[in-house]
Amino acid sequence: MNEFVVSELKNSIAEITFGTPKSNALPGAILEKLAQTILNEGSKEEVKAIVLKSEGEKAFCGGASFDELLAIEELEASTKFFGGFAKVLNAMRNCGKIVVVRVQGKTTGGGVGIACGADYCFATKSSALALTEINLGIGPFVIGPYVERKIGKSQFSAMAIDADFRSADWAEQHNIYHSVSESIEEMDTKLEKFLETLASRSSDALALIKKVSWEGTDHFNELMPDRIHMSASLILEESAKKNIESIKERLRVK
Ligand SMILES: CC(C)(COP(=O)([O-])OP(=O)(O)OC[C@H]1O[C@@H](n2cnc3c(N)ncnc32)[C@H](O)[C@@H]1OP(=O)(O)O)[C@@H](O)C(=O)NCCC(=O)NCCSC(=O)/C=C/C[N+](C)(C)C
Repeated sequence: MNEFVVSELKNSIAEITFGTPKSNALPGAILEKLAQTILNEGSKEEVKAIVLKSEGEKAFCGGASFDELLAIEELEASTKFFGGFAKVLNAMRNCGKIVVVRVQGKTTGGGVGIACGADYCFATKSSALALTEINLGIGPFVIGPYVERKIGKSQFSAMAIDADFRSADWAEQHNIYHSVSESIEEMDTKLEKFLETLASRSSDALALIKKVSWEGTDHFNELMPDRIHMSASLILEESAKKNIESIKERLRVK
């Protein structure tokens, strides 16, 4: 599978799908394209809502691409890369349309950020999630405000410190997921019905719901440069590269 972002308009809903061969982990080019596609679709009058999904039946998103992180050698490149996550979340927040996220499997790091950037999130029972950044020697700084908005500061810091997986049921109890299904088929049936209803709603009412839901988040813009710098500088440490190589090896032999 090549890396891709595609979008398709179905019954007034823009369906955006991204995919990469390694657990839908995200390289910089895909982050840029994803952010731009969300903004483009959000600006179209005929689009009532956006549904964001990833390819395949396994992981929803493995977060930042290890290969891209390993290739980064200087601050300018790492700042651009981590800034890509900020752009995607910012696009979800500011695109003017309700963003529904479909999580079919495990999600980590930046992928948790995408689930938390949703206005409404569908998931399956197998969609456990973890903030694994500390395993690499970085932290969930850029996605932090979005995760905190859903689960609160205490749960956010616990997830960031222990890097352990939480279950889909836990994520539902903590306001990240709004619907958890036993299987992908069941989730898709529920999602289809939900989108059909959404498409029949007033565009003006949906736009206002979006607006009030994100009230009080304007300061995220001011937080981002510092947050991006935290990860961007930590990833340049030699220990971060060693950590990534050992995680890759652990995943290869598991
Ligand atoms: C839970 C994961 C993602 C998926 O588990 P699985 O059981 O479905 O698949 P498996 O572990 O067998 O992995 C399949 C292959 O995918 C490769 N992989 C996984 N994640 C990545 C990645 N991030 N980059 C590149 N490749 C990845 C894995 O090595 C396997 O390849 P091979 O078949 O061995 O060749 C599970 O894979 C997992 O836990 N992965 C680690 C996830 C992780 O730690 N991600 C980085 C988080 S840091 C981050 O996202 C930072 C974001 C920046 N910011 C904070 C600014 C948002």
